[in-house]
Amino acid sequence: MISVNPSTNNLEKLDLHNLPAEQTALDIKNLNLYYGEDQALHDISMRIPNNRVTAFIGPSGCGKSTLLRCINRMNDLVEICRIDGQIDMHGHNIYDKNVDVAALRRRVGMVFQRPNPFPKSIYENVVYGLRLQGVKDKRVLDEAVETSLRGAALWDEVKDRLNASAFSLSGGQQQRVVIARSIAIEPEILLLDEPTSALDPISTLTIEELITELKEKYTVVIVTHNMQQAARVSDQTAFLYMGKLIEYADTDTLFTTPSEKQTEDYITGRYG
Ligand SMILES: Nc1ncnc2c1ncn2[C@@H]1O[C@H](COP(=O)(O)OP(=O)(O)OP(=O)(O)O)[C@@H](O)[C@H]1O
Repeated sequence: MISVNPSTNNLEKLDLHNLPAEQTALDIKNLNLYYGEDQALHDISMRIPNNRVTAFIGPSGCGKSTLLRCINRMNDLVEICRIDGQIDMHGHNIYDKNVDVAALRRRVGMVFQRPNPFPKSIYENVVYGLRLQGVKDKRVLDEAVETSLRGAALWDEVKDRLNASAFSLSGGQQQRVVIARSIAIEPEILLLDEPTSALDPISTLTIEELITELKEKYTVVIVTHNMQQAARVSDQTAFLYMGKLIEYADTDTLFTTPSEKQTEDYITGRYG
């Protein structure tokens, strides 16, 4: 039996299929994606609410990471990738020709499976994006370091060694440095692609608690192959299978009374 995140029980249940515009962070409309001749996503439509955690689950190769990478246009970097359909972020299609992709990626931060701090100090990792934006004022940078490290639940562990290399930290701490680096530039959306799969159980728990806190300020979308994790951290869950969105519901409903047979088979371990 999968137990569901108790923090979601206090949240108002949303009607995901009729989510009003003011509660919608992302409106994915009839999205199809092809890698060369192979279609990896089929006609995906869903609305992702503001300030909640949305999980994408499904068996390996079902398209979870591909869908996540559409949200900050990371798939633009894949030459053979072609997309039709659209994703509206607060009413504007991120695939419009005139969208500044670098600006989009500042609004949509991403954290990957393996912690990838830069070979720099903890401090310099966190201020990296701000320095790129031209921020030089030491007071502003110092403040951003403290706020971001606090936001990533790491401040108390590293405040006395901000000049140490980020590589001197444990894997779980490195992942939180990466999260601090992402939130330092104040994105609206955070994409997490299996953020704990390279971590030990204690670090995983710390990151999971952090994810629950992050939604107060950010819209969080997480890919996980771990159903228990989706149940623990997310407010709504999308189940994908072979590139199709099979079911999208609040996490409680999806894991206790799924409406699709394929979802039920997956969550009861019959395949995947
Ligand atoms: N860069 C790429 N070029 C070609 N095909 C790709 C590329 N990335 C993914 N694919 C294909 O797209 C499909 C979906 O892959 P994706 O990585 O999105 O799945 P996933 O559900 O995230 O899998 P996993 O849980 O194993 O990470 C797979 O068939 C995969 O082989």
